[in-house]
Amino acid sequence: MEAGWALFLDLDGTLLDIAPRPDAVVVPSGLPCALARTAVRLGGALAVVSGRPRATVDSLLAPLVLPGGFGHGAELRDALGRTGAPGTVPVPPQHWAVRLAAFVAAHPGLLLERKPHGLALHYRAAPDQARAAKALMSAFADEAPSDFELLPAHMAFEIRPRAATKGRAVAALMAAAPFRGRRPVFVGDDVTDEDGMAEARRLGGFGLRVGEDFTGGPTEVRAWLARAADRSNTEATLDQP
Ligand SMILES: O=P(O)(O)OC[C@H]1O[C@H](O[C@H]2O[C@H](CO)[C@@H](O)[C@H](O)[C@H]2O)[C@H](O)[C@@H](O)[C@@H]1O
Repeated sequence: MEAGWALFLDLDGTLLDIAPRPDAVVVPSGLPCALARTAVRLGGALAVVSGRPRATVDSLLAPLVLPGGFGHGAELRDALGRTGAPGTVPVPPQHWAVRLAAFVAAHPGLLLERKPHGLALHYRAAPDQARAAKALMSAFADEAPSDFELLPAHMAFEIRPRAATKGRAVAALMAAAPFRGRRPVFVGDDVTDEDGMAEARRLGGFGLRVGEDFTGGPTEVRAWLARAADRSNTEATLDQP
């Protein structure tokens, strides 16, 4: 990691190990501190870019409050703590959540996650329901194809506003200090992270993939961050992953 980088970090599957349920993730005790110290090394140019809502990310990383893109980029927060959105971001119709709640009630093991701008239907505990879950979620997305799209995720299907992508979050953050002028590096593991990596490349940076560049998974990403955090601020460069 070089001192002139701007670092964009995915959360689930990158900083955090995958857990059986969204509310069962474990945040290692040293992680917020390592993120904070690395952010200082990078002059504040470190952001979290997650599919999770902003409030959930803040609660997981407390007391740390980082700039970032949340809800796959539907919610933004800059380095001054100002929150906003990438233009007008639609909210899923209420009747989708009602019908999904009924579907989940009838199919034990499925889990519905409601977010400010999206819905996630998790089938990790009921993998035999994957096909039915996909059919229902894609039917909803097809009701409003110009506003929403279906997103395959880790043992889940999500409905995401088309206006929200991790690439747009990277672009918005890179337009202002302390990110502007730096080389963006996006670290992620999932299909949604590809937008963020593509934008990083477009802006002269690159992407790093968990599973390829970090074969040891989130444990290796955290170790890499911890090494970055521990380096003296006078050192010009840090380890490559
Ligand atoms: O963009 P990310 O930070 O990687 O978030 C992607 C989604 O992560 C969460 O779901 C995934 O992680 C859960 C906890 O490990 C796991 O139980 C689930 O099966 C995964 O799909 C989160 O719940 C979603 O809202 C995020 O969009």
